[in-house]
Amino acid sequence: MIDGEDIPTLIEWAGGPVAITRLINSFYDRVEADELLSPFFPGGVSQTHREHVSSWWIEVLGGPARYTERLGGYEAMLTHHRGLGITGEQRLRFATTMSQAADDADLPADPEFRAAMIGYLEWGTRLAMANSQQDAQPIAHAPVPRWGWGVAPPYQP
Ligand code: HEM
Repeated sequence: MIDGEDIPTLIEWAGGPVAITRLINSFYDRVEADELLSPFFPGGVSQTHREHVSSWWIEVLGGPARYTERLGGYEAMLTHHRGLGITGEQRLRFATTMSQAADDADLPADPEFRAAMIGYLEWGTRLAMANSQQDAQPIAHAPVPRWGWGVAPPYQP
């Protein structure tokens, strides 16, 4: 729960870390078969990559800060995106593929949860795209974001 309030965190609502791991695996299974995204991962998406990105998402959605504490935090994530030259078309495919993967992985389909998740996805993919350009001058240091429900937490009469 979020401190002092009767509102679950996004990770609690999603079904915990195991649900996010399922989401990320479903996502990268699709990425491996995608003509716009698979070239980023020659030879397939490794187990290590899947685990690292799962840790990132678990932290962002309100779970343990494993990516910050053990995997290099924001700075490591930034390094991995530098120079990738992500195009607008690839960004959009990444975002829509993640939305499809949320269905594959049976994540909660209520409008509030999906809006919060897609909000983070839209923010994160736009930053990743900007930071991946050759002339990018990204913010060098920042915390791993902690995302919330935004304007529409679950409706609890
Ligand atoms: C919400 C958006 C995104 C998040 C949360 C995210 C997260 C991450 C993280 C945490 C890593 C580092 C993994 C590690 O520590 O080993 C990573 C690497 C990577 N990301 Fe993203 N990413 C996002 C968007 C994108 C997009 C839009 C693309 C391409 C279309 C992309 C392509 C990659 C690639 C190719 C790597 C691996 C680079 C390498 O190993 O050298 N990411 N991502």
